[in-house]
Amino acid sequence: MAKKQFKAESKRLLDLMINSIYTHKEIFLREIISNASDAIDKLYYLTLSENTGISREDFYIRLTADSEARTLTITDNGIGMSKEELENNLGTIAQSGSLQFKQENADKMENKEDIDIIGQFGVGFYSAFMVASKIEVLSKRYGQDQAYMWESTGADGYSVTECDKEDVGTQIILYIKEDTEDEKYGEYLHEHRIKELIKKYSDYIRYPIKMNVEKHKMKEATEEQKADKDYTPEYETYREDETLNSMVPIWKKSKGAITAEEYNQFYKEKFFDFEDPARVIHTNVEGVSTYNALLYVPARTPYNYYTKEYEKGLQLYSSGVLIMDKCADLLPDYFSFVKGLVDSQDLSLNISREMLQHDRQLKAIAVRLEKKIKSELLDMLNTDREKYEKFFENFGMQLKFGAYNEFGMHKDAVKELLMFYSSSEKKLVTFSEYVSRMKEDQKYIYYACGESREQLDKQPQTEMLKDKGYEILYCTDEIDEFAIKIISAVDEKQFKSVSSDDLGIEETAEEKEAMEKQAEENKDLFAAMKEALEGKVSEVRVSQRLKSHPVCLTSNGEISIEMEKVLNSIPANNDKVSAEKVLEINANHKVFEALKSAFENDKDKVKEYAKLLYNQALLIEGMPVEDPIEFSNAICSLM
Ligand SMILES: Nc1ncnc2c1ncn2[C@@H]1O[C@H](COP(=O)(O)OP(=O)(O)OP(=O)(O)O)[C@@H](O)[C@H]1O
Repeated sequence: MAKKQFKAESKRLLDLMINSIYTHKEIFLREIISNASDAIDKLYYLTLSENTGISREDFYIRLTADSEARTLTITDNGIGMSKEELENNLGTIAQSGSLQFKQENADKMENKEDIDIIGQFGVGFYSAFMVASKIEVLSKRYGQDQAYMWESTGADGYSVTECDKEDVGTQIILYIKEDTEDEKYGEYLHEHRIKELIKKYSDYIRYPIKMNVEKHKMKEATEEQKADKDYTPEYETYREDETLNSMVPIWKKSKGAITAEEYNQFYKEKFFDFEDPARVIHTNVEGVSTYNALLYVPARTPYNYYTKEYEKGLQLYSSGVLIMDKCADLLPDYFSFVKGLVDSQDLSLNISREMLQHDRQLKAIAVRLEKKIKSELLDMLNTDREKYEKFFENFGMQLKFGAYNEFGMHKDAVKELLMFYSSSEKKLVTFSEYVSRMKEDQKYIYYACGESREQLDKQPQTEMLKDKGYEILYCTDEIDEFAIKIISAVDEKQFKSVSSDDLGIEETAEEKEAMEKQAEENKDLFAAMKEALEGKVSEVRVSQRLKSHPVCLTSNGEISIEMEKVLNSIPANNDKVSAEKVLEINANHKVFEALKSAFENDKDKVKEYAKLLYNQALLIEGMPVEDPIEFSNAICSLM
């Protein structure tokens, strides 16, 4: 059976092409400029093999806006189009002369770094109909004498006629649509808007994009005016050619050819920071996925960093043309502070160039970038401690959230990067540093949670551990304990809160016996105290961890006192949680003697003492006492 070809309703198709593919009308300029760059690349390619008498410096793209005639003209001195090419390329939807060129010359174009053909789908040109009611394309093909004009108002079709054009190349005249209520098409005739679009999308097109723009300068003063002290300088307007694009993508240069100053300058201009970055990461990767990436770690926290407004992501370029301004998929959340860009020719763009077709390549790039960022941060940690600590002050919280989020899925990726303040070193330390210093008999990595380092320094629960020479990590951010709990162990050493029931301290047989004896002897006293506290604590017991302080609160079970504070402070959380609190008494303290004698002589006193001690312990924990008036009266009556 003979196969039949699909037919296409070309008018409908063109309409779809123009009105359904793109989300932003402004990209039409990116498409027309990219075509001009491709056309120049093609002629440049020819000059490499035959003597055309043209050198690379001769090439340019020129923009001219005429507000009165409402035309925007884009001229290039590239290869141009013959009559047949105008018909084939601009008369056939999805016919890409550029793709064909690339395929035909694929072998010879390898290693030609200064040629980078952008077009591939054969549709970009028609995007100009989003903003133009009529388009004229005047073109003279290199090596031909006759020029032709292609003309169309869109869906109605097109015509190709002979025309006069002196120079080789193409001139595209867009007749910009009249403004409507919703769309101010006239903006595409304004110099500043055109400049903005070139900077945004086409800044790295490697040929100059020129425009004759209006400028102002101070008029030179006459001798007479100079002598006049009331003279105010006058300004005059003049016009001058300006190259609107930067042309050279700094990230495509070899690393050795870029100075630190250039890297920093680029960062500040591109990512609107006034401080130099803390770290520059420039990487050119070839292989399964080929890409260049230029990444920066800011030296300070952006003002909106820890808010919902902050948007993570890297700029994504394909052949130097901007595809996405903030590609979020390129960065994991815990590295969301990284700014920068990725440029790759290997991306499968979708037809609008606003998105990617497959995220497989993107994922592969993201995985490699993550590894790279981590190794650079570790390098900073190992070679420039001071800088790393500053970095950690800025973004450490994000890394800690990274360890905790998604049920700890990424904890292994970030745990080496985390730092906590150490009770003994009096500075930020890493987990591995802690582990390397652990005492021989030390079972756990100890941590203490509280409001501030100063408060934790004095925390009663830490006394015994410090006495034994154990180091304690201070957790002062709300996220800290959650992150530590989810990491659970480092080098097989588990974490232990200084307030948890079993501290894992080896006791001698005598110590053990003495503790058990005391517990047994004072069983009734503790039961009476527990009763007096009416369910506020699950247990009253002799403390193993106190030395000079009379009491402290600790907890049994998964929820610590610090976690109770954090969870209950979340505004939307209606299910209040409660830690299983334990009141610990220092059996070697005078207060304990007082308790014992009260228990023998005056049972009501025990009730009062129990409440007093419980409230004291609450205050030490940084928690409010439940009834401040009762508490203060109790102290007064005691005095
Ligand atoms: N300024 C120009 N000079 C020479 N040829 C051009 C010019 N503009 C367009 N063309 C030709 O017209 C073809 C179609 O252009 P169009 O922008 O529709 O698609 P493309 O650039 O090939 O692909 P894409 O849709 O990916 O941009 C191009 O491939 C090229 O051959």
